[in-house]
Amino acid sequence: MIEVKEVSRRFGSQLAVDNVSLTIEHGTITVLVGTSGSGKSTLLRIINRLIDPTSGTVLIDGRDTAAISGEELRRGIGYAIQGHGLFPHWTVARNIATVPQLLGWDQARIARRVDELLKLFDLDPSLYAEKLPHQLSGGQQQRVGVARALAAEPAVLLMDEPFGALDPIIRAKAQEDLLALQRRLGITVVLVTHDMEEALLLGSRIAVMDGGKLLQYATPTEILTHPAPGFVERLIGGPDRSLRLLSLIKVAKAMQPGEAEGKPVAEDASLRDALSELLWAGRQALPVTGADGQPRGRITLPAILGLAGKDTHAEAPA
Ligand SMILES: Nc1ncnc2c1ncn2[C@@H]1O[C@H](COP(=O)(O)OP(=O)(O)OP(=O)(O)O)[C@@H](O)[C@H]1O
Repeated sequence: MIEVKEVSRRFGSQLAVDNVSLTIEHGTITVLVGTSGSGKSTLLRIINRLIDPTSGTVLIDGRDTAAISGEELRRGIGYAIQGHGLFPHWTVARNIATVPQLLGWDQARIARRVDELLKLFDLDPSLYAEKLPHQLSGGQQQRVGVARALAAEPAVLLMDEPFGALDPIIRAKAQEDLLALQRRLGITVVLVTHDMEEALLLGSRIAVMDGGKLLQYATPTEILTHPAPGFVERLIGGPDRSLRLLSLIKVAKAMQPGEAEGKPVAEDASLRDALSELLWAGRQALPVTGADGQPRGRITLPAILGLAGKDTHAEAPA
């Protein structure tokens, strides 16, 4: 658990982070979102003490980070940044091995870990381990950046606009991969983005910042259905609000017993995707199948519409 308590950071006369308190539960993805200059990156860097707070404290699993040397702290916390930050003249393998080398792991253990991470990120070690970063695509470099951040098996991974430099298709894949990776490893992720869509997709909880202040800290559903008045309301108040809400809810939640004609939708697809399929097919209902491809029930337009409004949605979606 990470506890940020009344943290402020001043740069000259400017208050970049203004009395922020929030608690980040273990094994969740917390997204810090806000416009440029809102203090997200500063707050993120205060967690691994790349920046010291002017006042306030950060506790990680009950330990005050001020009592730990910055270097020791950063060896235990993964950090991935936009544009990956790889060393250009080091091979992929050496880049990934950076922190384990610093920690003095023996060479055989490092080699095993590099191999394991390359495979985890879908990069065949025999093809990629000895390549230089510029010989990889942007998406591959980004994956190596995250692999490097995870090399020493940190319990916490900080990510600053990690997908900012990727084109939309690769970006969507990288976001999916992060969700799968986080579930698989059970790590705590804190991610900075200026993209509310990304925050809604990835966040277990979202911290909305503006002018250094934390305006709202809540689940994606709460942010969409009960935004804090003012900035947050304006940020998510576009015409696609109901579609964003539907994208957070799985088909399984609105499924009904029974059959329907047409191309099936998966029960773990979002209601937004199901709505799109229904509109495209010009139908009132479509069949739903499980991960095993077997029929589970059906999804209907009225059932989806019943969950698309702010007042029809009292509890957090599955
Ligand atoms: N080292 C520094 N020296 C002086 N001012 C700084 C420094 N770092 C950040 N700031 C200022 O603090 C404010 C918050 O910056 P920060 O980088 O945390 O914002 P951000 O929300 O991450 O923005 P962006 O999305 O543009 O990176 C900005 O106004 C910035 O100019």
